[in-house]
Amino acid sequence: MTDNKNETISAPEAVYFIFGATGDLARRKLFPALYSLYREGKLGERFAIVGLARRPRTNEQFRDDVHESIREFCRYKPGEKDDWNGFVDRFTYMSLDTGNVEAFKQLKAYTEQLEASNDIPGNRLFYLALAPELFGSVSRNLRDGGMLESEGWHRLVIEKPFGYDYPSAENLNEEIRQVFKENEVFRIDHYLGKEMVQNIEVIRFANAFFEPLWNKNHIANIQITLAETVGVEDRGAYYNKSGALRDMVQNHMLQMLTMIAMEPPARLDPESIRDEKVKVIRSVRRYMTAEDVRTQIVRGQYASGSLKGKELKGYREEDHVDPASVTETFFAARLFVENFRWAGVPFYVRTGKRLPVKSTEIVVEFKNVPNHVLFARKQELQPNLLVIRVNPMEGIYFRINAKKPGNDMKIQPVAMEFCQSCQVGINTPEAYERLIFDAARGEGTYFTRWDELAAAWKIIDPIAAAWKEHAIEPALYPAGSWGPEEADRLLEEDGFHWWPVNGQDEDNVVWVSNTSK
Ligand SMILES: NC(=O)C1=CN([C@@H]2O[C@H](COP(=O)(O)OP(=O)(O)OC[C@H]3O[C@@H](n4cnc5c(N)ncnc54)[C@H](OP(=O)(O)O)[C@@H]3O)[C@@H](O)[C@H]2O)C=CC1
Ligand SMILES: O=C1O[C@H](COP(=O)(O)O)[C@@H](O)[C@H](O)[C@H]1O
Repeated sequence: MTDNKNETISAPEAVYFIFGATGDLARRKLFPALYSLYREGKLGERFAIVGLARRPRTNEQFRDDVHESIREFCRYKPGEKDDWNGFVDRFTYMSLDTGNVEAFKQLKAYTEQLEASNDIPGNRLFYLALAPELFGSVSRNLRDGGMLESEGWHRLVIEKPFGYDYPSAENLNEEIRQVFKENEVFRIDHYLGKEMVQNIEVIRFANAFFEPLWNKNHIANIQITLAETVGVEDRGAYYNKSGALRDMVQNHMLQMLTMIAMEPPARLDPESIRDEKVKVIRSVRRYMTAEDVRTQIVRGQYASGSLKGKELKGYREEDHVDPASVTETFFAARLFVENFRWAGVPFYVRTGKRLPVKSTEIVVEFKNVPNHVLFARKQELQPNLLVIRVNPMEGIYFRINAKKPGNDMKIQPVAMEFCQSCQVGINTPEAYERLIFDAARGEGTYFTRWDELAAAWKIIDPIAAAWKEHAIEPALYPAGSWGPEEADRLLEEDGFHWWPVNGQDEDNVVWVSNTSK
């Protein structure tokens, strides 16, 4: 690793252990991320990757799987440069059942040999792409099998979901913490690895014209939309237990909210940033009564419908889903961050599957100029907006009011855009690349600390309990629509509306962009 400005910073020499190496996450995200890091020189000269799962695989078969995954899902393609073998030869596979401590002892012997022959100094990163029920036993067996006895660091990267509710998350955390220290645990929320989510700090704290306005005096409301066109695909069995509340709100939505709402940290180090984030999550108003949950939250589930001319089934007809399921595939809420900065400012959040577009956007709607005294009699003024486009298009735009050229004092909204995707390509680099690289460097800023997670569950649990106890069932919405009408009413009650996402407002706005539109 070097921090010389002109050279690529690479991760320290290490062995990466991918538990769940035959699974979907490894195939779609982890192998491609490792290859991109390799292509950019970020894995350094000396590293090895060990794939682990129960099913038998030879090294050759495993390398073929890795090749296939990278060919299909990676932004770099194998063979574009003559470095493929230099990468794939680092991969080996060992069949291992996570419940079998003897297998971990064999893994230890194998690892020591691997480290000696590759001159790797005992740094070990364990990535658990496994069902969460296995996290505790893997941690114990890593310790009991001697895998933590090497010189060098040991880091555990774990996937979501981290628990099903606060008590189960706490149990899981206890199990892990019997083996690993908090600063050795890297809990993934892949939204924190997204370029534009990380950019929120810069937009907020490096711009003189936002910092003074970023509060209740100038901001009317904030809207966070995470819309997906996909349904539950082949994940019905998992999703039916989880629903949008646990799958998306407990983690990605609340994490984006904290990045928008947090106070400036004293320093840009992981603990200072996460200290500020946890204060925000603890300040989010908790909805404890059925009345609160009915009036502030919308629960929806997609029924059959159509999108771009394609007929789509309803959620209850999907594979592995109970035909009488009341699991929500859509969630919208009016949230409040109860502190001095944000008192009274609604944060509207919505997420759903089978919505009309794939788009994650954060809209900051500013308060209007006083009473529109100069212009209001003649025409309606539109509020100023700052829009942060997170996914799949990345960028920022402002909507401001400007004079329409001509003799009349006509006003038109103008969108001034920085389209990052247009410059560097869509979603580049992938969230998993950043996160694996950060974990390997021991950089924990964009991972969730236990106290953040605990506080998030304390927001989620009362909502789930109220739904269950008071039989609050999801409102059905046609697949391909924007969710139940109640989600629009949440904003209308306050005199607002959802701003169109994904550039769907283009016809009403004059665009000034860094690309030709
Ligand atoms: N897929 C995705 O896009 C996302 C996944 N996640 C999370 O990542 C984790 C993995 O998900 P995903 O890859 O989809 O799951 P899969 O079911 O596709 O893969 C599970 C993996 O675990 C292995 N495995 C299961 N039991 C054992 C065991 N006892 N010992 C050793 N290996 C075992 C399986 O291999 P084998 O059967 O050969 O043992 C397989 O490689 C989950 O926590 C999930 O919630 C999070 C976000 C997105
Ligand atoms: O964690 C998850 O995220 C994806 C959406 O992620 P994105 O980066 O494609 O926006 C979601 O589809 C999935 O249900 C959830 O588990």
